[in-house]
Amino acid sequence: MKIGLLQFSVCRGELEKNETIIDAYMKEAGEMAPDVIVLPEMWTRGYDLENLHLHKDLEELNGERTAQKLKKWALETGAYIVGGSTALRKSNTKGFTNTMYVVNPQGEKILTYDKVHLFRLMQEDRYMVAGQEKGNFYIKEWPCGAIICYDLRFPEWVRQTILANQGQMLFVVAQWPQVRVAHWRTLLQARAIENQAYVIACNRNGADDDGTIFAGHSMVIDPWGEIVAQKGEDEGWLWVDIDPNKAVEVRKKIPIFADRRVELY
Ligand SMILES: O=C(O)CCC(=O)C(=O)O
Repeated sequence: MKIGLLQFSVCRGELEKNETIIDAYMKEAGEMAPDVIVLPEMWTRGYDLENLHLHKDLEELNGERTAQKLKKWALETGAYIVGGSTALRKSNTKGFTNTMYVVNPQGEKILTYDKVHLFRLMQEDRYMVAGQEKGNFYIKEWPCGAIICYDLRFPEWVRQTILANQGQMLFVVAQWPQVRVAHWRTLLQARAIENQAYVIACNRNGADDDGTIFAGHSMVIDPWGEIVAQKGEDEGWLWVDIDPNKAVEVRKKIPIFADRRVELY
């Protein structure tokens, strides 16, 4: 399975500029015949949270514009798109959610996942409401899970996500800062080892208007915990070819799911 992770410097508040950047990268991606493409967290307007309420464009607010863009990119590339995330307001929620859509190669939405753990350090809890549901879906016949950035620090949540469909791939989309890049790498490897799943993690790079530098270092880790591909701090694609069945092999070798003592915890 060929996977492309797009690492780029999201421009705060500049939806059209971010869409144009991705449009250009998608043209390159089409030539790679990808199976899956992954975008970073909040790629639409970055962490422009204090201005969310100013946007009057209903299409954008209810996520329709993002869904249409993802559909266009899916049709152009023939790939599943794990669509990073965007801030949106659904008619049945009180405030904005940090929401990931996954679309299939036909551009149909196969997952809507709202970030469950809001990151206080960036005041997400002040501007957004938290999700309640796990992020499970399938890519072809392979079971997958998805989480967003800070969710990575909650192993209980990731375990529940993996248990829900015996997920063999966990997608993580993020805006993870450079100052905690060691946590990023360590937590990603830990989640891969303890869940015996591929971890496919796409982070943004570059600096935000408030001076925060983001880590980049998008990476793919196999179910044994080995980093099989890793980007540095530069912008662009990270391409990797994986066999999701490796998760099944590792689970046979050390059967942690069969050996869990659920009666004790
Ligand atoms: O947990 C962290 O260190 C970073 C989390 C974060 O930046 C986020 O959830 O947006």
